[in-house]
Amino acid sequence: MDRAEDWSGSIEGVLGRLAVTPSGLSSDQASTARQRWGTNDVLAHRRASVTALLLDRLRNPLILLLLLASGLSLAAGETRSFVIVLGILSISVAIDFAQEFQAHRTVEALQRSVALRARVRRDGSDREIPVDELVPGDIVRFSAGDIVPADCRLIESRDLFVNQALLTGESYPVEKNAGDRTITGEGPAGAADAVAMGSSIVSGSATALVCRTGREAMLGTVAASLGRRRPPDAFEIGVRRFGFLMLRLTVFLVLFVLAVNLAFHRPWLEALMFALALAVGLTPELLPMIVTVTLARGARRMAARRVIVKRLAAIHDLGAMDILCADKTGSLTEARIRLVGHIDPTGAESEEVLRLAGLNSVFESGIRSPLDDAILEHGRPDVSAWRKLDEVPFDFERRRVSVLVEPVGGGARLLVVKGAPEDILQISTTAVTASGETRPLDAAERGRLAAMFEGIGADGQRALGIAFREVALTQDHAALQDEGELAFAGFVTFVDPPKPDAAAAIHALGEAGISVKILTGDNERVTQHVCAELGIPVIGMLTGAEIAGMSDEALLGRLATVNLFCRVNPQQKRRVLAAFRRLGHVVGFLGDGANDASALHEADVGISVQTATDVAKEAADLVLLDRDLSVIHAGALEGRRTVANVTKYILMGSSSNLGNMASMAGAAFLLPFLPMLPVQVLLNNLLYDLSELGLPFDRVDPEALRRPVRWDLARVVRFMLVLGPISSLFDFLTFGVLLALFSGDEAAFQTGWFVESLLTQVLVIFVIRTRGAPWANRPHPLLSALSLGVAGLATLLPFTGLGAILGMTPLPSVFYLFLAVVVPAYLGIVEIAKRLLLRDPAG
Ligand SMILES: Nc1ncnc2c1ncn2[C@@H]1O[C@H](COP(=O)(O)OP(=O)(O)OP(=O)(O)O)[C@@H](O)[C@H]1O
Ligand SMILES: [Mg+2]
Repeated sequence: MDRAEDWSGSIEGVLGRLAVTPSGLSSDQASTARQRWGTNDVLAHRRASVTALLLDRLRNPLILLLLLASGLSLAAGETRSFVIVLGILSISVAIDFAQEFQAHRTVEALQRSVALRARVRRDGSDREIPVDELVPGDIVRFSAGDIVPADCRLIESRDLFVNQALLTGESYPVEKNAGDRTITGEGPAGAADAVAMGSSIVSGSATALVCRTGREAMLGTVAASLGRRRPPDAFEIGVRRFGFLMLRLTVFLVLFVLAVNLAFHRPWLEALMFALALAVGLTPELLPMIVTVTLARGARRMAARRVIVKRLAAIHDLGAMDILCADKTGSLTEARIRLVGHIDPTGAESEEVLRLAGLNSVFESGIRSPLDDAILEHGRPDVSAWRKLDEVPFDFERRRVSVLVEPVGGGARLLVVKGAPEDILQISTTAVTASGETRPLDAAERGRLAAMFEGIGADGQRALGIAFREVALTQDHAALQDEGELAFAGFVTFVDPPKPDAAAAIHALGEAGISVKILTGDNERVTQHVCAELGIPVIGMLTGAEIAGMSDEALLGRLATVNLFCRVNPQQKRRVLAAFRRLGHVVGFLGDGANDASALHEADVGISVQTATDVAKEAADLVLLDRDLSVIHAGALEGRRTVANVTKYILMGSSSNLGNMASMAGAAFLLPFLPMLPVQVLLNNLLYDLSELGLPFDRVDPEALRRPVRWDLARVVRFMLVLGPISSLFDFLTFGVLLALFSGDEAAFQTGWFVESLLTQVLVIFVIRTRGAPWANRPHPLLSALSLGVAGLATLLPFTGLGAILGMTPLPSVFYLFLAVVVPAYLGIVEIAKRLLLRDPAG
C-alpha cells in the first residue's frame, strides 16, 4: 500500500486488491502496516513530545534575553559569568522539564488504560484492541454507541445510522448502507457506503474495512484546526491572570532598575543582567510545572482508588464542584437488572408477552440496554422460527423500539413494539389478554392499565410495555408512522436492587458541600421507591413533561427545591445542567449511556464508567473503573488538595518573593553598587525554586478540604499587599545593618543579603502553607527536607569554594547572630499578619 492507495470502487474490488481474507490481517501484516502508516492516534490521547515540552520551557523570553546578555558579557571577556549563568539556567530548566515530563508520562499511562477500544478481526479471531493500534486493512465491527475509530468502507451493514456532527456539523443521524455508492459530499462522511473517523453509531451494526488511519483520515486532516481543547476553567483563568499580574510587575521593575542604573552611569551590561536576573527571580516560572505535577500526583492518587482522569484540569473542577447530578441505574441501584414478571392486561402471567419481548430484544440492533440483557438472560428466547425484516431503532425521545418480523415459513408479519409503558399505551387501541381475547382500550380500560403500571412502579419494579400489530404481507419496511393502532399485550417487569451504600455516599458528599441530584429517564414511581428504600430524602421532584412546559427562568426558580428529575430525555438532562451552571454552580454529571453524552459535555466535570458506551466515555473527563459514588467524594477532596497546594506556591511567589525582589530594586537606587550580583540573584532564585519542589506532595489543612474551593484572586492580592511590604521592611532592616557592619565591602554586603533574603524567603513556607499554627499541621517530609536543606546550604555557601566563584566571602559570626534574631522575628510577624488576614471575614 502506498499513499495513493485507491480505496474507491466496489468494496469487493477493494477487498480483492488488498487480498483481505475473512480472517482479517495477521499480526505480522498488522505490524508492517503500522510501521508504514503510523499509530492511529487522532482519537487517542497524543503523547506529549519531548521536544515540544522542552521548547515550551525555552520559549520563556526572559531566559532567551538573559542568555543573550550573558553572551554579550562573554564577548566583553567575562567568561566566568557566562558559564555560571548558563549553568544555573540549564539546571533550572532541566529540573522543571524533568518534573513536568515525568508527570505527563504518568498521566498518559493512566489515560491509556481507559482508551477507546475497537473490535477487530486479527489472525482469524475477534479481539478488542486500543483504537490507536488499528491499521488500514483491518476488519472492524461496530454497533450502536460506538465511536468510529478510523475512516472505513462498509463491508456489511444493518439498519446503520451514524451521527457525523463532528465532521459535517449536521446533528441528525445519517443512514449508511454497504454497497450503496451514492456520494453526497466530500470524503467518507459524504459517501453512503463509508463511515468517517469520529462519527458515532446511533443505531444498527456494521462490519467495515479500515481504510485511513491517523492523520490520513478525514478527522485527522481537520484535527489540528478542530482544537478539541475546551475553554479554560475558572482556576486556569485565575492562574493565568496571576501570571499576567506578575508579568506586568516584572516589566515595571526591570525598566525601573535599568533607568536608575543608567541615570547613575553604571556599567550598562551589568545593569541589564541584574535587571534580567531580577525579572527571572520574579516570574513564577515554575507555576506551570507545579500545576502539572500537582495535578499528575492527584491523578495518580485517584488511580489508586480506581478513578482515571482523562482531562487533568478536571481535578480542579472536581475540587470546586458543589452539585453532582447522577443517573439512577448504577448510582442508586446495583445495575444488575433482572426480569421478574411478564403479565397480560388482566395481570395474569403471560408467556406470549415474554415471547414478544424476546423477539424484540433479540432482533433490535440499536443501543443494547441493560433491560434487553435482562430479557435475553431470562429463559434465552428462541427466535429460530422468525426472521427479521426491518426495525425502527430505539431513541431516547420515543423511548421505544420496533422490529418487523415474519415467520421463517411465511405467514402473518408482525410489528413488535417495546418501550416506556405510558407511551406504548398511548399508541395502542386494543388490549389482548393471554387467552387471546381482544378488548377495546376505552377510557375505563386505559385508566385501569395506568393504575396497574403505577402499582408496579410503587412496588419498586421497572416495567416495559409490549405491543404488536399485524402488517400487510407485502410490507417489508417499518417506519415511525407504523407505530400506531397497536394491540397492547402486557408488561414485562424488572427489579434492580438498590445499592446499600448509596445513601451513605450521598450523605458524605452532602457533608462535603456537594449536593446530589438524580436525573433519570426512568419514571417517578420507581425512582421514588428506590429513594425511599435507601432513605434518601426527596425534597422536590420535576418530570420531563413539566420541564418541557417551563421557560428557562421558571426552571431556574425551581431548581433549588428539587433533587429528583424523572422521565427526562437527553436534551432535558442537558438543560437542567445548564440551568444549574447559570446559577453559578460548578456541576458534575455521572452517566454511562448514549443518552448521557450531551449532559457529560455540558457539565464542568463529566464522569463516566469503564463499561459505558464509547460516546459517554469519550465525553467524560473522569472514568470510574468501579461505579461508586464514594470515590467521587474522594476525588473531590483530591481536587481541593491540588488547588490548596498550587495556591501555596502562588502565595509564596506573590508575597515574600515579590517583597525581596522589590527591595532589591529599591536598593539598586540607594546603593553605590549592585545589592547582589546578577549570578547571585539567579542562584538565589534557583535555590528558592528547589526548596518548593516538595509542594505538590504537601499535606493540606483539614479545613481546606471541608468545602468546595474556588480560585480566589482577591485573597492572593490581599496576601501580596500585606506580606510583600513586611518582607521588604525586613530587607531594609538587614540592609541598614549590613551597611553598618561592612560599610564599604561590596562582596560582604552582597553575601550577607544573599543569605538573609534566601533564608526568609524559603523558611516562610512553613508559615504560609497552613492556616493554623505552623507546628499544628506537619509538612510533607520532602518539603521540609528541601526547604531546610536549601536554608542550610545558603548559610554555608559563603565558606565554600563555590561561594568564592560566585563572588561571595565568608561572613563574621556577628552576622549570624543578627540572622538568629531577624529570621525568627520575620517569621513571627508573618504568622501574626497571616492570622489577622484570615480573621478578616473575607479571608
Ligand atoms: N431497550 C429498550 N427497549 C425499550 N424501551 C427502553 C429500552 N431501554 C430503555 N427504554 C425506555 O427508555 C427509558 C429511558 O431509558 P433509561 O432508563 O435507560 O434512561 P436513563 O436516563 O439512562 O435512566 P437511568 O437513570 O436509570 O440510567 C426507560 O425507562 C424505558 O422506558
Ligand atoms: Mg442510564
